[in-house]
Amino acid sequence: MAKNLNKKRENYLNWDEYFMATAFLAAKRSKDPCSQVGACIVNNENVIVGIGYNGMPKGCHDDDFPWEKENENPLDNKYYYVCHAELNAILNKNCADVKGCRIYVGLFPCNECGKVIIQSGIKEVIYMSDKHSHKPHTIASKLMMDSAGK
Ligand SMILES: O=c1ccn([C@H]2C[C@H](O)[C@@H](COP(=O)(O)O)O2)c(=O)[nH]1
Ligand SMILES: [Zn+2]
Repeated sequence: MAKNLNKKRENYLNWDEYFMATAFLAAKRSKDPCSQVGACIVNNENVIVGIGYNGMPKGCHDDDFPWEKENENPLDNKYYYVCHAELNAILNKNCADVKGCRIYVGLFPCNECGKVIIQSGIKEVIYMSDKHSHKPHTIASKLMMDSAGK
C-alpha cells in the first residue's frame, strides 16, 4: 500500500508513553530476579534529566550481594543493600537539581523513595503499577506525598 509522505505520522508515542517506556527500558538493566523497577525524571521542557533502576550500590558487585528475599538471616536478603530505581534516577541527574521535574516509575514509590522524591523537589509522580497499594510502605508514601502536594 502506498504511503502519503507529505503527512506526519499519527501513531507516534505521546510524551507520557515515551517517558514511561524509557523507565521500563531502564528496568531491563536490573539484576533483581523478582522485581525490575525503572525510573525516568523529566524537566518541564520534556527533557530527560535522570534515569535509574534498582540495583546494588557502586562497588558492591551484583554477584557478591544476595538477591534473595526470604532468607531467615536479613543480611542474606537484598533489602538492606539494593538501591531503589527512584533514588538512582535522582542521584544520576545530569543537572543541578530536579526541582519542578516529573518522575515516571513502573511501580508506585515506597516510603523511602517517597521521602527522597519530596526532598528533591520533584513535583509529580507518574506510575504504572500500584500492586503494593495495600502495604504499609505504600500507604505511608501516599500519606507523605498527599501532605507534600505531589
Ligand atoms: O519504590 C521502590 C520499591 C522497590 N524497588 C525495588 C527494590 C527491590 O529490588 C524490588 C522489590 O523487591 P520485591 O522482591 O518485589 O520485594 O524493587 C524500587 O526500585 N523502588
Ligand atoms: Zn523505594
